[in-house]
Amino acid sequence: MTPAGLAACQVTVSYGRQRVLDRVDLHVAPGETVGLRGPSGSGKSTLARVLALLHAPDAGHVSLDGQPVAGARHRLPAAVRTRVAVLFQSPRAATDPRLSLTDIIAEPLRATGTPPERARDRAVELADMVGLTPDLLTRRPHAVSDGQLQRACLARALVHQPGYLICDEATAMLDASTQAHLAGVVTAHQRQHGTGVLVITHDPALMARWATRVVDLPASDGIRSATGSVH
Ligand SMILES: Nc1ncnc2c1ncn2[C@@H]1O[C@H](COP(=O)(O)OP(=O)(O)OP(=O)(O)O)[C@@H](O)[C@H]1O
Repeated sequence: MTPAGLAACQVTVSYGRQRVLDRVDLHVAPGETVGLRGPSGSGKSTLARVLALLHAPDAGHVSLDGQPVAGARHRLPAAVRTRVAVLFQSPRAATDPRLSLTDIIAEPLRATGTPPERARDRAVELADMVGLTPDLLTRRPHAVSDGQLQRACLARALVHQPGYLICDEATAMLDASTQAHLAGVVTAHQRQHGTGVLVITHDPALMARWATRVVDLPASDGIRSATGSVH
């Protein structure tokens, strides 16, 4: 039986002839913070995308709350896709430059049919929680700093109170105080909602502070077919 939590079960992913993940197992229990580390190119971001239901694996599957998930995000019911949120390294690549910060934060609510006024109110509430001042909320991405935009992306990631949050090098380009603040927001959310968190980082200090358990992803050497399970 698959345990509760978010799990990769024997996940295999190839890009063309390059096998990046080979029968990888990884489990994040509700409320725990798992660190994922490995050399550059070992497939951490690929595994993050698989667990975030953005990329369907070639073999194996993702299990969510004890149930296997079939298919990738856009084909899944909202109740399933909103259980897992992801925060990437580059907020600029992850946001629409035409939208205000309020609209960026409210985007997932609008996508699931929340009335605009309620979505806006909730966006303002979350903006406050991540430390964005009201004057920033009408600005578009070009008029805010990377740190401010990443705060908006974190607010957006938490908007549906996800059961699981994946942070893929999410604080890598931020200064130490912004990094600590965002980690604090995630930890508070986690305490309140029992969120399971997967942290991917090359920063050993951040890993030591944040993760309660660390999983190593072995180097992928392209077209090999060695066992890639991690425990
Ligand atoms: N969309 C794609 N198409 C083809 N190859 C890809 C794609 N995405 C990733 N790769 C390749 O897959 C391998 C693993 O990439 P991935 O980004 O998952 O590794 P990573 O461990 O997160 O690396 P890093 O620590 O440098 O961010 C790399 O060799 C990369 O070039």
